[in-house]
Amino acid sequence: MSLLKTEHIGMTFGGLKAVSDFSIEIKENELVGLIGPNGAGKTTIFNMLTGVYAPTEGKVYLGETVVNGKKPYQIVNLGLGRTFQNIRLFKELSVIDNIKIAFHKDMSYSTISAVFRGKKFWKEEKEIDIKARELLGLFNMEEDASVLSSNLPYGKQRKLEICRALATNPKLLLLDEPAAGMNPQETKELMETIAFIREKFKVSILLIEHDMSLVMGICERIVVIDYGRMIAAGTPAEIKSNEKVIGAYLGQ
Ligand SMILES: Nc1ncnc2c1ncn2[C@@H]1O[C@H](COP(=O)(O)OP(=O)(O)OP(=O)(O)O)[C@@H](O)[C@H]1O
Repeated sequence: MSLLKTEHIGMTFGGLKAVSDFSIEIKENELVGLIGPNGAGKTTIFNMLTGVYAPTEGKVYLGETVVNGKKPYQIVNLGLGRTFQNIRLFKELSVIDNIKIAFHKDMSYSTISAVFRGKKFWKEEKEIDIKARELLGLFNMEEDASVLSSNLPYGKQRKLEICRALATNPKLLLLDEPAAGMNPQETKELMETIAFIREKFKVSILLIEHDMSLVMGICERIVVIDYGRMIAAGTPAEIKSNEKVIGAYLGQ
């Protein structure tokens, strides 16, 4: 069964058709790239999958559930995690608190227990702290736990964002331009991190990326869009030699 399926989804903003007739299926533990020139509609697709926009056409399924019209937090609870093109950490919070916030969706203590700091509150808070530190440890960031997230170097901020998305326990992770602004060394480390995440957490990953060395290097399947429409899908080797793709990137 597929984790994610879209059937002919489309998005119109006023008179502008940003995405048309987009259908894709992602299965368990797949790593898929979504590429296309600037303004092709990639982020709009992510926004439709994650509930930021309700598609104006078509259906989005997570497993067997149609998620059109659901709110982003409901979609997170159904197993879809996401990072953003421009980093969206809680900059005024420490690294560990950024992760703990994501774990809080699974908390069962009541508001009363939180206000009066009851036993259940402390027990669950302690458990979250342990889980958050374990997660940071997997990414070799345990020593950064108390650092203010805005003081982290850029590559680590991106890593922390991925870490926070993983804390929501996703089955499918959407990464929007994870290598944006990274130097070649950071990009290389990111590729290793993505491969590690897939192996360790058994998640599927759909990523938008302009860095072709990353996309071609780690994705097993690539989907290409141009002017809001899918123009090609296939393996990296097929995509590299596809004339429509070459034309779209060279503006022909
Ligand atoms: N909220 C919005 N209102 C109006 N138009 C929008 C909105 N969001 C996106 N668009 C338009 O939809 C089109 C697709 O934009 P989108 O951001 O999805 O492209 P993209 O492929 O992610 O681009 P990039 O690679 O530059 O990030 C563009 O023409 C953009 O201007």
